[in-house]
Amino acid sequence: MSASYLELKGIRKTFGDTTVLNDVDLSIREGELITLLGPSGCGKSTLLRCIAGLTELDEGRILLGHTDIGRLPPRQREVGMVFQSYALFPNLTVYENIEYGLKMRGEGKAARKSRCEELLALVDLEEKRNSYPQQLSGGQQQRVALARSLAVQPKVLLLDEPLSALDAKIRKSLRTEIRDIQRRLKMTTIFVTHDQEEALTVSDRICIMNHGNIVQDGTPEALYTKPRTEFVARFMGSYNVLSRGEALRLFGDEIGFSDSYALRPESVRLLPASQGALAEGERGYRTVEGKIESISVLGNILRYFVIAADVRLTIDLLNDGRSLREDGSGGVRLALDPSQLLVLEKEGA
Ligand SMILES: Nc1ncnc2c1ncn2[C@@H]1O[C@H](COP(=O)(O)OP(=O)(O)OP(=O)(O)O)[C@@H](O)[C@H]1O
Repeated sequence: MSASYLELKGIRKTFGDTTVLNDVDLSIREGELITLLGPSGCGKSTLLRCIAGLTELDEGRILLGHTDIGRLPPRQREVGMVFQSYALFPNLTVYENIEYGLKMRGEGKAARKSRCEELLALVDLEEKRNSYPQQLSGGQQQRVALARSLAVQPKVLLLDEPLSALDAKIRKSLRTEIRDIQRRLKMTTIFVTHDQEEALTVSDRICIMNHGNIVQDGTPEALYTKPRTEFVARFMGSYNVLSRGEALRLFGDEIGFSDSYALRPESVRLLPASQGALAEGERGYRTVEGKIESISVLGNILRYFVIAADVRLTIDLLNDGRSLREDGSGGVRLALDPSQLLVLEKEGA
């Protein structure tokens, strides 16, 4: 594993009386794509703006390679940024928008041309080179913004909710495209989003932020399977968060001593209410009677909302045509595997 390339140390920022970044530390390896994921107002954009030099730090250091860039003017930081609003120059063509930064830097015409051609090909917009931004779709405009920020060969790319203004279908294809480009260029990248599915799809590593702090970071797999706190479990999607009393009612008294537990929606099995003994290999499971309240079809997933032992649970099953359907009575049995019950720490512990 390579040493960290971009390192944030003790970053603090307050606006008036409000602490927006509270002692943030973060190390990013060269070529890594990390996402900052968190609710609105938790400080994601402010952190990016501090790295780009658009917002001044109160305290802390930002090391890029071995250089502290934390107090340099934005232009000298070698950091590229793409915003949610495409922020293109409306009176310049696609080509001229991409060329802009190179011109500012005083690059010669031939060098500008070859770099622009390379980038137009990279974002697949060669045929739109002479169009103006208002003649492009949102997705195309964001690809121009990406090419423009890459033109000057930044060492770090910062993407601030780059897909938020786009509709769902374009979002999905463009996030894959951005990830492919980032991998191809081995570009160290920080991607801000409040969409957990987006974060799970594009990241090498996800940092969950809350109230100006990174509360947990890890690979998408690790964060999804091992949320440390209730906040992270809730943020990672449809996790069931159980109080101690609820966990006791479902799993019995061998659950340890935490106040809070989590159960993944896909870790519960549903059986017909009439089914008697569990099959071989299912020993160790506990069964509890429940009632289906409703079912949502999420494409290849069936999401059941079930009440069992006075606990409301979300349960996901693969929609493979063999899943349990409602028989009219709503009665069902839940097979619960105690090894799937996760212990959560107290917030801030
Ligand atoms: N220039 C500013 N002056 C005063 N307060 C600000 C300024 N910029 C941000 N804030 C405040 O700092 C907090 C964090 O804002 P920030 O934009 O970093 O959050 P965010 O996590 O990116 O949220 P969102 O997902 O809504 O963009 C908010 O409470 C915001 O109102």
